[in-house]
Amino acid sequence: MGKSVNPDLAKARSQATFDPANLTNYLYGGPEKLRRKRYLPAFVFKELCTEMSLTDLCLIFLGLLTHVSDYLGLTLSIENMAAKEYKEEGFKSTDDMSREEAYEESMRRAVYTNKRVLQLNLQDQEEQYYFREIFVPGANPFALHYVMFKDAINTQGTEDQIQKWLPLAETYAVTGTYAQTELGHGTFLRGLETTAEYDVQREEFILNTPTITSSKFWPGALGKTANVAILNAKLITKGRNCGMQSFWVPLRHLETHQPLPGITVGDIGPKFGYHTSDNGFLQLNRVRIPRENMLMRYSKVLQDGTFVPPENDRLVYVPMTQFRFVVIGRSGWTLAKAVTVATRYSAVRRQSEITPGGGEVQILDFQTQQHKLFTQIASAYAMIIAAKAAKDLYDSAFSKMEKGNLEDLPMLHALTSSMKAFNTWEMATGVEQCRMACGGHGYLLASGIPQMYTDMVSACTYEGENTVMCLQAARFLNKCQEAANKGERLPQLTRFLQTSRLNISSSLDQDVDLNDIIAAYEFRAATVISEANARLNAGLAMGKSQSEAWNYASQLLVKAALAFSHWFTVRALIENMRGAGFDNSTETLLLQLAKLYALDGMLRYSGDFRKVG
Ligand SMILES: CC/C=C\C/C=C\C/C=C\C/C=C\C/C=C\CCCC(=O)SCCNC(=O)CCNC(=O)[C@H](O)C(C)(C)COP(=O)(O)OP(=O)(O)OC[C@H]1O[C@@H](n2cnc3c(N)ncnc32)[C@H](O)[C@@H]1OP(=O)(O)O
Ligand SMILES: Cc1cc2nc3c(=O)[nH]c(=O)nc-3n(C[C@H](O)[C@H](O)[C@H](O)COP(=O)(O)OP(=O)(O)OC[C@H]3O[C@@H](n4cnc5c(N)ncnc54)[C@H](O)[C@@H]3O)c2cc1C
Repeated sequence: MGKSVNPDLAKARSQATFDPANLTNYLYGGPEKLRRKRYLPAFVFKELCTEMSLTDLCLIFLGLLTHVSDYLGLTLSIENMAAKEYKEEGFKSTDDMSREEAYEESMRRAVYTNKRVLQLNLQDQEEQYYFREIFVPGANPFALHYVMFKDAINTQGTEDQIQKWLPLAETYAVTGTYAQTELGHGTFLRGLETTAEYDVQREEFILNTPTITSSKFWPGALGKTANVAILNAKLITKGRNCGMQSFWVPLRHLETHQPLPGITVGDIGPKFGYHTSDNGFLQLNRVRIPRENMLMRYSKVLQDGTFVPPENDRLVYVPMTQFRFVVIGRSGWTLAKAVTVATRYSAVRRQSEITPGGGEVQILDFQTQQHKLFTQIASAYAMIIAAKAAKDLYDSAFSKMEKGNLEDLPMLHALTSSMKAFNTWEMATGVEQCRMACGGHGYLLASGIPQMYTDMVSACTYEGENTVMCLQAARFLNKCQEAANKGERLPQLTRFLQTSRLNISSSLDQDVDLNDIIAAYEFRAATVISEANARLNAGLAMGKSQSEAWNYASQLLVKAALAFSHWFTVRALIENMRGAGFDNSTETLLLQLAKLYALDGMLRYSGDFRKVG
């Protein structure tokens, strides 16, 4: 292969004041996890690339070991290599394909990786993700199967149901989706119209989409791929509406893949991105399923039709919370990829002169280009590290929930809702900035950045539209503010509402103190949350109802949720960089990156920070 590294790139790398391996190990969870992450693609490409020489493979392996930042670039070149040598018809870029062809190519690759994951017995979720991501870089037709379909079985199913259904999912005996959203409702779940009426004579549920607006609309894999759905519908038993429940609903014949009786399914058509995901529609015309097909971990329907409610009716929402957490983590990595491509490009692209007659410079030498990219490098690190910090809270809340202790559920819902909105909005803005930083070549699909944007920006909408998610978090924050106003004890995560003071010691002519940065973000969040609460109370004082006052204050409530997430991110970044045990040169650099991230945020939200002094 003998791929020589561009001299400008080599020069830029040689100027590093730290050893990238330290960072790479930290980001991927240590040397062993990193080794595994790098080994998997190289292993499979060797297998795929019939004529790739052992030397080529070693170079790939060494290349992967040298620079994680180069990882993506090398991967793309490996994929091209695999494209040439791929055993069957060969990898083809989907950029020039029709939507149908692109779906089929992605499906071919996804089926290949599904088989290999089973044959290699890859149990680790992260390793499975790495493996798939290389071969199906865009939207994977099995995405819902891998994540929400299996998560819903695991979190909403009884032990018996898990024993029965999960092996079918793990071995791809069935291919699933998560069908909740309808043509008429995506956000307002209490407005869902699909019904599941219990027939006590036959101990069956009759599923029905009675109106056009009740048609399930958007679920991934519904268009062609899935033959089973975890479907959310309004349970009606003994004439009573018992709210949204989840059901295992066969959609297509397991042999012929034809829709089953009473089922009408199809693809919803072209989208802004996610072209290789077959988002679809589903209509149910009085389709019968056995009583045992209702996921009954938390709520039940007895044989005589008696509804046994869950201890907490929000538990049915858990699969969404789980996937929001996945989105929080993936947002940082998506931005990391885009800024890796843009930074490497900026090292090799020479354009214009800084000194007249001095010759064209690497565009990375322009201060404006550095500002565009370094702030996004900092943002990617911040989001990845904040997601790691949120995981500790997430894991402890879930382990308590599994023992029946739901006290942390409101905090978890607020954290995952606000961070999902904050991270995906920051990711969307950042990826677009990276694209534009590459000039015309950033607008080429071959750069990889446009698809990252058009695919991933959908994360601002799915799994809870971002504004709605901020308002959900604001419910929790406002309750905490009301408790703080009464001097009551607050959850650990929001105690700063009672303690935050602005006693900044830094002066403008000295290097800013990191503790002051955390204090400034904490005080800004406390101030914005308090202002939102005051606006809500002002609305009530004007005689508005609670819901009207909520709407009246909603713009500030959204800001409160974002300020809270920004504080959580800055605090996590600084505290984890200080405590990660890096050598001095790496820690110095990372703390510089943390300051850049925090100070750039203060400039972008300077109104908030100036207002709080
Ligand atoms: C950047 C890229 C990232 C990721 C992709 C890359 C890699 C991942 C790999 C593969 C996957 C890839 C692709 C998959 C693609 C797409 C999948 C998308 C799937 C979906 O979109 S599924 C459908 C999602 N839909 C929603 O999220 C609906 C949002 N709406 C709601 O949740 C609710 O309607 C509501 C919360 C907005 C309103 O609820 P409500 O009507 O009951 O009313 P209230 O607001 O009064 O709430 C009542 C009460 O309940 C509490 N509550 C609400 N939700 C929860 C929850 N989830 N957990 C806990 N508690 C909850 C709420 O706080 C209220 O309580 P309170 O005490 O009164 O405040
Ligand atoms: C790529 C993609 C994949 C998807 N995959 C799936 C899937 O696999 N399964 C599935 O079930 N669904 C899926 N969805 C659907 C997705 O979950 C919904 O689109 C999402 O929940 C938003 O709901 P909506 O589309 O009805 O938007 P709406 O809620 O109608 O939003 C429209 C506007 O109304 C505003 N709004 C709505 N409610 C409020 C409120 N209470 N307060 C203030 N403003 C409000 C929103 O902020 C937004 O600006 C997918 C969507 C996309 C784009």
